Amino acid sequence: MAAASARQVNIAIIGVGGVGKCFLSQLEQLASRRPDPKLVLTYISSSKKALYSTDHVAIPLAGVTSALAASEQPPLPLPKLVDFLGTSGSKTVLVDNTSSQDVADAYPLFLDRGISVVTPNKKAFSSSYKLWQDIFAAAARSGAKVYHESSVGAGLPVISTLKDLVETGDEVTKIEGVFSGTLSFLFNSFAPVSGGAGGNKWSAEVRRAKELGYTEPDPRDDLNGLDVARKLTILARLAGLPVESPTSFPVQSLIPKELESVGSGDEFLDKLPAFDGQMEDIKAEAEKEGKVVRFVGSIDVATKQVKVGLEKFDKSHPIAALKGSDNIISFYTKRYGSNPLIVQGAGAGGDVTAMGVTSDLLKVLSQIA
Ligand SMILES: NC(=O)C1=CN([C@@H]2O[C@H](COP(=O)(O)OP(=O)(O)OC[C@H]3O[C@@H](n4cnc5c(N)ncnc54)[C@H](OP(=O)(O)O)[C@@H]3O)[C@@H](O)[C@H]2O)C=CC1
Ligand SMILES: N[C@@H](CC=O)C(=O)O
Ligand code: NA
Repeated sequence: MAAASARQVNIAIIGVGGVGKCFLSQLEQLASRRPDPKLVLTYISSSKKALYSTDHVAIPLAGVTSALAASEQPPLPLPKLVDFLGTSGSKTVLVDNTSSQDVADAYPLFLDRGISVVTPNKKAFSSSYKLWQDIFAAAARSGAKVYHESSVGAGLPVISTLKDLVETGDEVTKIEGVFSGTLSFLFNSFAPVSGGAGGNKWSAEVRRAKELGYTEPDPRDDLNGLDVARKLTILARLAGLPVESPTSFPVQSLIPKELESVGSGDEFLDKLPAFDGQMEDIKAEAEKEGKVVRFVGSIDVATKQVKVGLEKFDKSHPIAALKGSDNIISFYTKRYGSNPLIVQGAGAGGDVTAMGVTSDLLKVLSQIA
């Protein structure tokens, strides 16, 4: 008897950086572990190169990054990519592993064509409220799915937890914590609870955070608080607050005034050591009170207040005691009362972020295949 042929789902990937490479390796394992549905890579691109064929022939996952690096095909313009993926005849999932606003702005086009989207990119869900509405309206129209767990807390179950709380009828009153893997790592190593002598230079730690793959492509997007503001915008919207944008509430920036107009991220990193004294002063002021300083955010749902910035903590506080790139996110709700539901763990890094993307892909597959 002939074996039943496996169902097929096409996968298109944009972005093959730190997260993208880890995702590719998880996808390769997934495809070999689970033959049904058959996962077929039909398009992959970085910002300058792409691999695809007009007849949607499968691109082998083994060695795909080298093949992409050697390719002479430029990426398809986004509206053409929508047409290319929309005419394959198979269900398709777009995996956006970039931090591109242009790609994010095109999600409604992909979703309207029935192409599902999974992504760690925060831009689509934290830019204008209109884009947020357009994305979910397009998904509702076509039945395509959209998942973005890694846009907050990397692979930690932050978005799924919040959705579960809301969808089961709990009332979320407050969300607070440490939402940046980069800033957690920076403060945990620059201002450890063990005291000033153990701390390293701020600018050197910023470089290390970039090398470890924790920062945004441009680390200024972490230091200016915008990355955390984007995450809070996403969570506030999911909790029912129609926050207009990540710049519509107070956000404290750690970029020295003198470096605000520096041209590139690299030039910024080169000039940052001259301003280490500013961060030393902030650390010393907290130490005088026997405290440590940490970068936190909060959403007060009742008063509709969202804020992002530095706060001082007693050394015994759970936020002061975080390690590495850990995030800690506390959900205060009617059901949980005064003891919040807490999610804690690594909040940045290629593998843990890709895990959130891969698990989102599995959720989509379970619904479309
Ligand atoms: N790193 C982390 O710990 C976490 C990251 N994220 C999010 O994951 C995403 C990826 O982060 P990360 O991998 O660290 O970033 P990288 O800078 O390492 O990689 C980004 C990739 O996107 C590509 N790219 C950028 N713009 C475009 C475009 N317009 N079209 C096609 N490709 C493009 C880049 O191409 P090229 O190589 O040609 O420049 C690169 O391959 C970001 O949205 C980030 O916010 C979320 C949670 C944690
Ligand atoms: N740059 C971000 C990456 C994850 O969202 C961070 O440091 O948290
Ligand atoms: Na997450």
